Amino acid sequence: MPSSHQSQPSTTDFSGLWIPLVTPFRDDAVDHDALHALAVRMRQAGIAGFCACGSTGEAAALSHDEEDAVLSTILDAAGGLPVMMGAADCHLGRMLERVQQLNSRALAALLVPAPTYIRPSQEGLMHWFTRIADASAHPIVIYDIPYRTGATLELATLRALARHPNIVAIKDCGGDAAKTQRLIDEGALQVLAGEDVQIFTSLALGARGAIAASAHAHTDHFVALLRLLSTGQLGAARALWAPLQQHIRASFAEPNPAPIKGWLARQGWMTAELRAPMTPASSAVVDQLCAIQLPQRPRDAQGHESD
Ligand SMILES: O=C(O)C1=N[C@H](C(=O)O)C[C@H](O)C1
Repeated sequence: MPSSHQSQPSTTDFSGLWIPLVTPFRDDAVDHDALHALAVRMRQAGIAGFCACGSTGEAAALSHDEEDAVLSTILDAAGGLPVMMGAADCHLGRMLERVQQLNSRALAALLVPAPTYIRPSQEGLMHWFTRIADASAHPIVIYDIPYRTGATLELATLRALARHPNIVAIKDCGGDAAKTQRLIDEGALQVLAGEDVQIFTSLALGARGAIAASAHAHTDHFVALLRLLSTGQLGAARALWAPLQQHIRASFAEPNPAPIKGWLARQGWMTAELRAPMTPASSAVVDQLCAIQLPQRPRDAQGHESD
């Protein structure tokens, strides 16, 4: 592995905006040039870090060899920013093998969902995440996304998992506002908003950051929004949030990441290709995304603006 891959900071602070990078394709192969250029562009917008091979990265449609190559490209382009890596399976033995393979990579964390389809008990979920956290050289961010996995992590289970020294954060797509609030208040896990529409409320409640697919577009606005919210500048944050909400709604009007890939393609940064069974977004939705006007640039992207 090139030595540049070893220079990733080991961070346990997941504050700020993380981009779950799309995986660009050209003629059904990963387009590494487009991926590299995209990551550099995102980095320059002031994001906190990258997530490789998440749902938005179409990891379910990649082989492990392709995932490893995608990760290498992102690490090369990251310029020292932290990178977390998605790792998912529904077979514990295979999952532990994958964790072992990833132990030698320079990662900030592994992003790990519950096993899909199986719908285990809370005890089964405890076992799943504990075995993975025991085996991982990297901190674990729990990817709580019941509408994709079919498994709901209850608050008591998350509290118990948070006692594991290697389980440090949660990407919260749980859709349960009371659970989100309790997790933030209790502070045992760093909470990252994982649903783009919930960024404002989660951050205003005290979440540390967000992993947001729609932030491939208007990235500097999202960065500014998070800074304003984390410094309590609610008035200025509201003004930024209004147009971003329209953008978020359009980004998820059809299955993610098709609309955002359509937007990226219209910028000339990649093709809009997805791997089956995903299909390209309709031109109506991409037109809608492209038509959304945001102010030129946040007046103070550092979030120093006052209410
Ligand atoms: O890949 C991700 O990480 C994200 N996935 C969500 C999804 O399941 O579609 C959306 C979120 O913006 C980030």
